[in-house]
Amino acid sequence: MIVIEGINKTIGEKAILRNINLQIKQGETIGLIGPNGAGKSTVLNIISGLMKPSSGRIKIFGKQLKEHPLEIKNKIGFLSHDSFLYDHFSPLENLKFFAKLYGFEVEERKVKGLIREVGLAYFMHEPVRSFSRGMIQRLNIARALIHDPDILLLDEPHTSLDQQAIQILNRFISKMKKRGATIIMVTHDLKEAFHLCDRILFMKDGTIIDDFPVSEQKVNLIFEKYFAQVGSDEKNF
Ligand SMILES: Nc1ncnc2c1ncn2[C@@H]1O[C@H](COP(=O)(O)OP(=O)(O)OP(=O)(O)O)[C@@H](O)[C@H]1O
Repeated sequence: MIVIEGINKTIGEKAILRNINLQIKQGETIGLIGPNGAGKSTVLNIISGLMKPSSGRIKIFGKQLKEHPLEIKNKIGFLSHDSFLYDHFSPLENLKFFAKLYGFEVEERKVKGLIREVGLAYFMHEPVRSFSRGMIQRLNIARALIHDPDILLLDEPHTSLDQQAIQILNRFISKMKKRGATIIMVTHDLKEAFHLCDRILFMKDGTIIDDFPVSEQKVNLIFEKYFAQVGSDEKNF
């Protein structure tokens, strides 16, 4: 249900993505791994519609992203490095605002429930500008999920989250998997990738160089491949 055909991305003289072809089925959880600068975040940015490819086509739910950008964007939740939150708004106001932006009227009860689930109940009405980084990350998780997206894009979601926030995030990911959402997660954390994903895509130099299902038997092989390509200085355990 996500079909990527011949995507290239060039910025200036630099080829960032080269001929990416990919089919992702509904309900799959994909781990996108590879060394720094491989083009992983760029793939997510392009699927989310935040960045346009230089050439190639993306079809989501049978529709061309280029022709139906808003309709498709409303089905996607994106947890990226950028927060997008409004400093002077409280969590409640931020989430209501984003729900509206996606074209949804969300019941206040549901918004409050989500704020509680990410552990920010006591700060429901406090402006976000007074929040710590960890609190902002928790609210960002809620922001990405407020419209019950069918597709969840996660860019290094476990990086710099505290243990409790990692548990909250993993709980949401499991819930979304159960209800058949499609998840694509960029990560350097192979343990989390094996734990959460059912398929791994390995990127290097703007191309997908490997694509395989996750299975117990293959874990060691994947570790070996990863360190052969990435080197030992980038491991994240
Ligand atoms: N807006 C931009 N302008 C110029 N170069 C860019 C831009 N965005 C990305 N790049 C370059 O494209 C390449 C791929 O970047 P990308 O962030 O997609 O890699 P990545 O695999 O996610 O890396 P990391 O693991 O370090 O986050 C990098 O060399 C990066 O410097």
